[in-house]
Order: sequence, then structure tokens, then C-alpha cells
Amino acid sequence: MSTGKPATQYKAWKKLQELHSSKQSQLVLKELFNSDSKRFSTYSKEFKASSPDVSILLDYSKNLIDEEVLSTLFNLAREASVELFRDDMFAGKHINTSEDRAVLHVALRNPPADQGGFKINEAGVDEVHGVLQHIKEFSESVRSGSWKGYTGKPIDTVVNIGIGGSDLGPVMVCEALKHYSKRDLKSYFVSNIDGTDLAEVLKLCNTETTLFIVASKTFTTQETITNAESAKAWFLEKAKDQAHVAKHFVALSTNAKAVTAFGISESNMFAFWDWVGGRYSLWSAIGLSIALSIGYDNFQELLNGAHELDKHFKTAPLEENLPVILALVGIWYNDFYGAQTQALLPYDQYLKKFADYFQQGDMESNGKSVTKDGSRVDYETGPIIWGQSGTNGQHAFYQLIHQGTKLIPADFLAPVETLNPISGGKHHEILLSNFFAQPEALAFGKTEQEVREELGPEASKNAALVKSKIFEGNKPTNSILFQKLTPGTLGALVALYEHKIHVQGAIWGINSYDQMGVELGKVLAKNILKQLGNETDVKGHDSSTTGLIHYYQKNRK
Ligand SMILES: O=P(O)(O)OC[C@H]1O[C@](O)(CO)[C@@H](O)[C@@H]1O
Repeated sequence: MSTGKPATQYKAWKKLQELHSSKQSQLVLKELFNSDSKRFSTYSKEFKASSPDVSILLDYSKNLIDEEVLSTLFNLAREASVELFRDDMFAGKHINTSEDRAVLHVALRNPPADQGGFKINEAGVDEVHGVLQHIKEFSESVRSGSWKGYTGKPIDTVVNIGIGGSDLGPVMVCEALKHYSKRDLKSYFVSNIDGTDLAEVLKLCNTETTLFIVASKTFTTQETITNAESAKAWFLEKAKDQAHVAKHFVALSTNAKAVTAFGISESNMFAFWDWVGGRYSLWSAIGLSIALSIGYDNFQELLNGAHELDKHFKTAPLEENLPVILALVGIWYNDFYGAQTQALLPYDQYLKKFADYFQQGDMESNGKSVTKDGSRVDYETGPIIWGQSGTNGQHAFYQLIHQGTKLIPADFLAPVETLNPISGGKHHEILLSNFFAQPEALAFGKTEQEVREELGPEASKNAALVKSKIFEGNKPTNSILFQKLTPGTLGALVALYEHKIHVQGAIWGINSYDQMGVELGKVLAKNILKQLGNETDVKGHDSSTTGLIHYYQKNRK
């Protein structure tokens, strides 16, 4: 079990503080590379899955680290019992201590034990493959057209209604694997309680050929249930008969009682279990919209790729372990350099939702300030995650990363092979040249002398221009090159970042698997909703909140 101890109590933590003060001026990428011709081979590792097209190269040589820093970071991981905590997760121990739950997304992509899967003891784990079979049969019947709507027509539109983990995973994966999708089966996602979200999607749907997936672990989430009720009302306006709901509404949930109360029969429910965290649920029944879009075999490939990375995380020594390396390098900047954010920059248009997805994955997991034993941390925990696909980001926010005042560690991701080699592969070569150039520019910058040489005589006339063109460099990055964006590769990439989050949470001593921080706003909103009818009901708020509600009440039509 994670020690739950404040991280500052580890000897390695104190040593890292000392190293940061004593070595900062020596950790200059230009010098580190000049003095070591083997730096790339020392600080890069390749993960290869058994499937030949799934491989990931992690180059972490452009980080502000040397052997001493790195070995102290690994000592930190050992002192914080990262290996034990990892093994506890795989064994089904209740590492989500505040909710007394196991954390077993790894069980969702685990093959049966006789096919090399991990042995995991927890109620529900032996039902995983039964639910996968249900997903397979159902998705195949919809995709083949044998599942018919209430007027006998096949389904041509799927609408997933869910929010947070019941939306972001399927949205990200369906976008990332669009290349493999069935183009005549349209997928839409409705998440926001803002009626615009549902209304705009319904304009594109036909009641006779639309399947609604109500995705909610708890089946109590206000946004999802309200959207699902409104979608059902829209459907019944046309279909009339309640019995037709069975052909057009299915549920993905752990709450069978609430699902049947909503009017969806248990035979149309795809189950999962309390040990599947919302933001780790795309591998579960929550992935039904993925299986419908890309087909069950591809969905299985996604699970297989994640499982291969799980095996790597479980068995590779810490020094060879990609999620551990990413986690430790991230802690170095987050806790010793004071970096506030971490950018995720995929040079693959299909991964344009990757950063959005890991905003929840990372920030809901590690946005905590109390350790498992209840102490307030006196160090930084989870970073702010942000980013977007390259090269769009270059023309938007990279200026600040290159020349701003903030340190922004960034992960660059790109495929060796594109799935769309248009114009003889020209686009991909240009894309990759940017993927290679940006980390290089960030690391090595441009000196005043180089600027002066470039400007020629102009330089002596315009000192300010010279200064504005200097790139200080020494900005750290990881570069991640994968072979190509197959379902298996995507599964491995997502698992890589999931386990990175796990390792960081273990070192910070926090519970990465609850999300108490989203509760207060929900409770207050429910209370305010009851007061919106009449001005006289608005009670118990500060003057600002009261003033805003009164303004709304006066001006609404
Ligand atoms: O699947 P549910 O129960 O509707 O919850 C949706 C989301 O709400 C949260 O509980 C809080 O935002 C997330 O963790 C979860 O992914």
C-alpha cells in the first residue's frame, strides 16, 4: 500500500532539493549534450508489444537531468514504495482508501488467466469477459443492421449521453480511431446540461434509426439523467409507445436499480463495477460507443495494447519502466523547479482530444492537497494539464513556451507512419519536421551571437531587436514516437499515462482514485435550483451570489 506519508519526509526528496539548488546551473541541455555523445541512447527507452505494430519510443534525454538526479528520483520511487503500491493495485487491494475500493481498470483489459492474464481476486472481475461478450454481440448486431429500430429500420446513428469519464474517453478514442470507424454509423456525444448540446444533436437524428446510450456509472448524475429524460421524451413524441424504448435506449452503469427505474430493462444494460473509476472506464462497458464505431475486434485490440503496457508497468525494473520515468521526470519539474503545468502536444490530428482526456485523467486524479493519512501537503501535487495538436499549437501558444517567463515541460507525441499519406507523404514529412524541430529549438534556443550573425549590420543599430530574437533554450521536453496510430498503440499510450498518474500519486501520498472535489459545487447547484423560482426563496448566500440570482430572476423572459 502507498505509504500515504508526506513526500517531503523521504530522504531522496531532501536530496533532490539539495541537488536542485546545487546543480541547477550545471543542468544546461546544450552542455549536457556536448559533453556526452551517448546521451540519446542512455536516456531513451523503447516499449515493444508482442504485436509488431505496437511500439513506443520514449526519448527523455532533453530533460534537465543527469545520472545523479535520475538515480535520486528512482530512490524516491523506491522509498515511496511505488512497486508495492503498483502490485497492490494489480492484486485488487483497496488502494482507493477513502471509498474503500479496489482500483482495477487493469482487470478490464486482462485476458483470462489461462491466456496469460494476471490473477486478480475481486468480486466482479470474473464477469468482465461476459460483459465483453455482450458488447461484442450487441455491437455486431447494430453494425450489421440486424438490430432494428421500432419501425424495422437498422440503426444509423448512435448518441452517447454521459459526462466526465462517461464521455471523455469514448469521445477521445472515437476521434483517435476515426480511421477505423464505420462511416455509415454516425456517432454523437452529448454531455453538457446546456440544452444546446442535446438540441443540436437531436436536429441530426431520426427517431426511427437512432440508438441512445445512457452512460453513467452511478446513474444519478444530474446532467446525464436530465439529458437522457429529454432524449426519451423527444423519442416518445414520435414513437408514442413506451415499449419501443427497448429498441432505442441502452444503459451502461453499475446501478441496475436506477437503470430499470429510468425505463431501460436489465437486458439492455451493460454492467461494470465500483472498482472502475469514471476516468478509467473507457475499457469497460463505457466503451460501447467505441465498439459500435470501430467494431469489436478493434475495441479488443485497444484493450490488448493497454494490457501489454500493463505487463510492462508491472514487470519492468523502475529504471526501464516508461510510466515510472515519465512520472519521475514530471515530479522533478513540478516539485523542485516549480513548474505549474504540463503540456501534451500530439503531432497527430487524430489525437486532438488527447490533452482534453487527460485533463480529467490527471487533474481529477492528482488534484488533491491532503495525503492518505490526512495531512495537508506542503508541496505541489498534480500539474495543470493542457495542450492541443501540433502544428496548430505552434501558431497559438508556443510563443510563450519558447520565450515566456514560465517553465512549461511538454510531451511531444508523433507517429512514425501516418494513416493518411496524402500528396506522396509530403504532409507527414512536414508535420514530423516540426515535431523534431520544436523540442530541439526549446532545448538549445538561439544565442545572442547567433542572432547578431543572422541580423548582420542591423544588429548594431537595434539592440532591442537582438534581445527579442534570443531564445534562452533549456526548456525540457519528452519526445514519444510510436509506429502508427493503431487501436493497440492507442491502448498502450493511454495506459502509459494512466500509470504515470498512479506513480505520481503514490509518491505524493495522495489518493488518486477519489474525486471529492467535484461534490461541493454539485450540492450548491441543487440547492440553488430549488430557489430559482421566486426571489423570496433566495436565501443563505453571500451578497454577490444573491445579487447575481436576483439579476437573473428580474431579467429572464
Ligand atoms: O458516470 P457518472 O456516474 O455519471 O459520473 C460522471 C463523472 O462525474 C464524476 O464523478 C465527477 O465529475 C467523474 O468522476 C465521473 O467520470
